[in-house]
Amino acid sequence: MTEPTPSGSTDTIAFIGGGNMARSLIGGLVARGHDPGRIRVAEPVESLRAALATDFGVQTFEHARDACDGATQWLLAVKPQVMRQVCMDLAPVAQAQSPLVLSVAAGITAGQLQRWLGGSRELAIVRAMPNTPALLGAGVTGLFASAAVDATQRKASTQLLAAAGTTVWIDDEAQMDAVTAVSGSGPAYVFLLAEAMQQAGESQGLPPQAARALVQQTLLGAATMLARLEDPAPVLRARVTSPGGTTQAAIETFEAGGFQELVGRAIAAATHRGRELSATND
Ligand SMILES: NC(=O)C1=CN([C@@H]2O[C@H](COP(=O)(O)OP(=O)(O)OC[C@H]3O[C@@H](n4cnc5c(N)ncnc54)[C@H](O)[C@@H]3O)[C@@H](O)[C@H]2O)C=CC1
Ligand SMILES: O=C(O)[C@@H]1CCC=N1
Repeated sequence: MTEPTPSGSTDTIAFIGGGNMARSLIGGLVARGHDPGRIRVAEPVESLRAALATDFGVQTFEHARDACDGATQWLLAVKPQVMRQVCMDLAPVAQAQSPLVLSVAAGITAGQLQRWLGGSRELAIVRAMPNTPALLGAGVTGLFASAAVDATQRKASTQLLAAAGTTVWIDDEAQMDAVTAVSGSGPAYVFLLAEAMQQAGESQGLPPQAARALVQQTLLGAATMLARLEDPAPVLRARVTSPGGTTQAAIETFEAGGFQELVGRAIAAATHRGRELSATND
C-alpha cells in the first residue's frame, strides 16, 4: 500500500524534460511537501540532471521511457519542436500504462498529443500553461482537459498545478493560445518593464542599486494592490495620477506612443505564434 506524501498525493509523476519550466514546477511541488522520491525527471543534459537531483532530491533519468515506466502521471515539458518525436517514442508505454498525460508545451494541441502517443486507446490529456513564478508558488496555470479526462484526473491535475500557484480551467481549447500569450509569456513582459524602468531611472541619474530597489518594490507593491484590493486597475491608476502632475506627464507619453495598442499587438503576436507552433510541428 502506497502512503500519501505530505501533499496528499500517492501518484508518481514523470517529468519529460528538466529545463526551465520543469524546474519551476518541481521547485513548487517540493516546497509544498510533495515527496521528491515520487518525482522522476527525464533530461538528456547531464548537468541539468545533476542539478535537479542535488537541489530537489528527485530521481533523474537520461531516457524518457525509464522515467515513465510505472509513473501514473506524465508531465511533458519539452519544447514544442521536439514534442512529436518524444511522444512517438513513448507511445507503446502510453498505450500499455494509460497514464494521465499533462503537457505544458505552447501551441501543441490535445489532439496532436493523442495522435502522437498512438494506438487505439484514448488517453486522458490535460494541457497546462503555467508560468515561471511557479518556482516560488506564485504562478498561475491555465488548464484544459480533453474529453477522456474524468473528474478524479481533473482534480489530480488541479492539485498538481496548485503547487505552482493558482489554477484557471478553460473550456475552449482554442483559448489556450491566448492564455499562453497573457500569463505563460507574461512574466517576461513584466521583466522587460523592470529592465526599461531601471535603465530609465539610471538615465535620470539614480545609482543602479537604488534604481533596482525602487523598481523591484514598486512592481511588487503595485501587483500586491492589484491582487488584494477590489478596485480594478483603472481606479488604482487614477489614484496615482494627480491632475497636472508627474504621473499624468508619463501616462500621456505612454499613450502618445500607442502603449495599449502595442500591448494588444504583442499579445496577438504571441497568440498567433502558439498556433504556428502547432501547425509547424505537426
Ligand atoms: N519557460 C517558460 O516560461 C514556459 C515554458 N512553457 C513550455 O514548457 C516547455 C519547455 O520550455 P522550457 O522549460 O522553457 O525549455 P527548456 O529548453 O529550458 O527545457 C526543455 C528541456 O527538454 C529537454 N529535452 C529535449 N529533448 C528531450 C527528450 N527527448 N527527453 C527528455 N527531455 C528532453 C532539453 O534538454 C531541455 O532541458 C515548452 O514546451 C514551453 O512551451 C510553458 C509555460 C511557460
Ligand atoms: O516562450 C515560450 O514559447 C514559452 C511558452 C510560454 C512561455 N514560454
